[in-house]
Order: sequence, then C-alpha cells, then structure tokens
Amino acid sequence: MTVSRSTSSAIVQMSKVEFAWPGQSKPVISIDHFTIAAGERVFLRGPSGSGKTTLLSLVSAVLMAQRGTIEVAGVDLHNLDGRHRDRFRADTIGLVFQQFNLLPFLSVAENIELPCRFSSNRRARATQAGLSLREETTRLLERMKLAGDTLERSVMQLSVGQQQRVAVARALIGQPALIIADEPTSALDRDSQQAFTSLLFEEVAAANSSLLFVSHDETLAKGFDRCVDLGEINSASTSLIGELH
Ligand SMILES: Nc1ncnc2c1ncn2[C@@H]1O[C@H](COP(=O)(O)OP(=O)(O)OP(=O)(O)O)[C@@H](O)[C@H]1O
Repeated sequence: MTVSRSTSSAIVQMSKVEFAWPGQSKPVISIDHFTIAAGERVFLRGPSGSGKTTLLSLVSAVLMAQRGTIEVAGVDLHNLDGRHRDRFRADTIGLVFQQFNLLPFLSVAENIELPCRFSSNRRARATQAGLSLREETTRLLERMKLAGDTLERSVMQLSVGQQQRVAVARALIGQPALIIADEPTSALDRDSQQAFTSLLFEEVAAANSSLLFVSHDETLAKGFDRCVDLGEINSASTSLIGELH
C-alpha cells in the first residue's frame, strides 16, 4: 500500500470533522477547522467530558471520524486500513495516555523500547546518533530523572509518578513527528510538574517534534506556543457542556 502525503507543512490538519460515539445521536466532536503547525507546541484545555481524549484518539487514528478529513504528517488517516494505521501511528506519533498503558510483564527498558519493535523507522531514528537502542533508552531515562538501575525493573515496582515518566520516555523514543500527551503530569506534584514540562519541551525541541498536550491545569500552559480551548474549535461542546450542568 502506497501512502500518499500532501505537501502541507502542518503536522495536523482537521477539516469538517464530526465524530459521535456509537449509539449517540449527537456528535461529541464537530470541528470545522483545526491545524497544528510542524514544530508547534499546543496546549489543549477544556472541562471534563468535553471531548479532549476523544479528539486525541481521532488525531492518533485510534478512532475514525464519521465525517471530514484528518491529515497527520500529510497523510489522510481515512486512506489507511487498520494495519497501516497501526504502523503509521508507531512511526509518527508518541502517545502518553492518562492511564500510561505500560505493559506490566515487560521491564522499564522494554516498555520504553516498545515503539521501536513496531516501527523500524522509530528504531533507526533512536540509534541515528550512534548510540545503541539500550544506550538511547538509558539516556532518556536519565533525562526523565530516573536512576539507571530502574532500567531492568518491572514497571509494577515503580511509583505512579515514575510510571508516568517511563510513559513519556516511551513516547519520545525515536523522535516521532508528533507527541500527544493526555494529562501527562497528573501524578506529579506542582514543582515536579513545571520541571517536567520544561524537560518535555527540551526533548520535543531536540527531536523536532510537535506537541499536543491536554490538561485541565491552565497553570501549565506557560511556555506553549498556543493555548486552545476545545470549546472554541468544537461546536459540539457547547451543547455537551450545557448537558453537563
Ligand atoms: N468509549 C466511550 N463510549 C461512549 N461514550 C464515550 C466513550 N468515551 C467517552 N465517551 C463520552 O464522550 C464524551 C467526551 O469524553 P472524553 O473522555 O473525550 O472527555 P474529556 O474532555 O477527555 O474528559 P476528561 O477531562 O474527564 O478526561 C463524554 O460525554 C463521554 O461520556
């Protein structure tokens, strides 16, 4: 299957996108137009239940919109079948989930290196500076302020905050074009949160990646190129929020 890419410099381009959960008559996402430029760091905020995680799932091709077009790194997600979608996601997107989704039967190092098992491109980029994959994993782990002896431990032996940092290292490995992070600092204390976002910015800049970062906590928006309120771009959220109150 040949994946055709547009020549746009945007990393994410959404046009007339609608998504409703199965069995729901009203869409939870209805976005006329939304773009993230290559290299841009976007902070996305919105109340609980407004559709932030749903939007991230659409951009990462975990969910497919019923209407409209979503292009990521120049690829129209609708043109990919399931298998190519998984490959494309592994190549292009680093994901940090709210629940981390670390695999309990793998060590810390194996969890971090997981995207490189699914994507040879990620693996090639992870080792392009002349480091072995394990050396790059160790470097990322140290950047995340986790001691070297954590590498071979089970993720189940780590604190929640440490697991969160492992999840971020896994998203960063192999320099994906887009990092998507859903509440990535929720398990950290206030001081650690600010230090953590600074660190994330440095690694995202070094990898030349774009960042789409979701949080309830607006104090974290400092330093982002743009702060977007989901309600401003999602015409579905007006009626949804009305229902929540
Ligand atoms: N798997 C699902 N099936 C059906 N409806 C869902 C599903 N996941 C989410 N929803 C609904 O979609 C809406 C948006 O949920 P979503 O998780 O995207 O919001 P959110 O803004 O990320 O919330 P939070 O900040 O609490 O994580 C909610 O009304 C929710 O009930």
